[in-house]
Amino acid sequence: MIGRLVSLSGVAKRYPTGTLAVQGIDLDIGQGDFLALLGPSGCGKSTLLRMIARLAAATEGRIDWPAGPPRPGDIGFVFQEPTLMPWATALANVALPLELAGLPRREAAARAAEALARVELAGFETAHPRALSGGMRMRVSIARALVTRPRLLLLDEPFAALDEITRHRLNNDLLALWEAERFTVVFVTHSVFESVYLARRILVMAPRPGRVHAEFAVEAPAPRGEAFRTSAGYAAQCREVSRALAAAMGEAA
Ligand SMILES: Nc1ncnc2c1ncn2[C@@H]1O[C@H](COP(=O)(O)OP(=O)(O)OP(=O)(O)O)[C@@H](O)[C@H]1O
Repeated sequence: MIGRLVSLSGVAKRYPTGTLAVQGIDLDIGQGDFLALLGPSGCGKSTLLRMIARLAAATEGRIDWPAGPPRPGDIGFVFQEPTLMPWATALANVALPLELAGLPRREAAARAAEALARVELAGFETAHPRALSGGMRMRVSIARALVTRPRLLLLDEPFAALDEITRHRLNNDLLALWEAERFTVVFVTHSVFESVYLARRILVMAPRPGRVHAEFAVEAPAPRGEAFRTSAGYAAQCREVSRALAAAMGEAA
């Protein structure tokens, strides 16, 4: 592995309700890695992501940043809902993290316009969220997460609510961005197909308490595209990961 960006050791999270959401998580996330967290509902994927994002604290264990602690703007987060301000333009939505960080308005606007261009939304700067499709709103949300040039991009089932064609398109665009810029990605999904298509590493999680059940490396030539999605190798890796997921859920494979 290249240098480690984030390192988790013995991480557990128990909520005040008594629920043990995850337990015994040991995980090194390499710089420039693309990691998928795959698992059934309730296995602690979001909890783990929120702890990595420092939005929630672990109740046991440690989460370290061996290459240096995150600075403001070093962690980008994309939620399942785009969570945009409905009254503000696409540009203003994307500029918000920079303005909150104290950047002058004009510079924030210029960098927001550049971020919108990176997600293929040049020309939509003055559009309001209601005038955009679901896929475009998600692109705005990704631009907002990337505008601070984070070292780590965390995505929590970002495309689950989108139709399949839009989802495939956004998968390809995310891969192209990652291949060009090599930030580190942790991507939460329920979809075996999506995890194998996108990730270099897949962690299959099991529930009650949430834990890592199996890990896979996905070997595929870059750049990935439709040829990979329709290849025998892709189908074989999906089958293998599906079996592990079924086992993690306590079902016969
Ligand atoms: N704020 C909270 N307070 C109490 N329990 C919680 C809280 N958030 C999550 N949990 C519980 O912790 C466990 C793990 O939840 P989490 O949302 O991390 O799982 P998940 O794998 O992301 O699920 P999903 O795929 O449905 O989003 C579940 O049993 C859930 O009910």
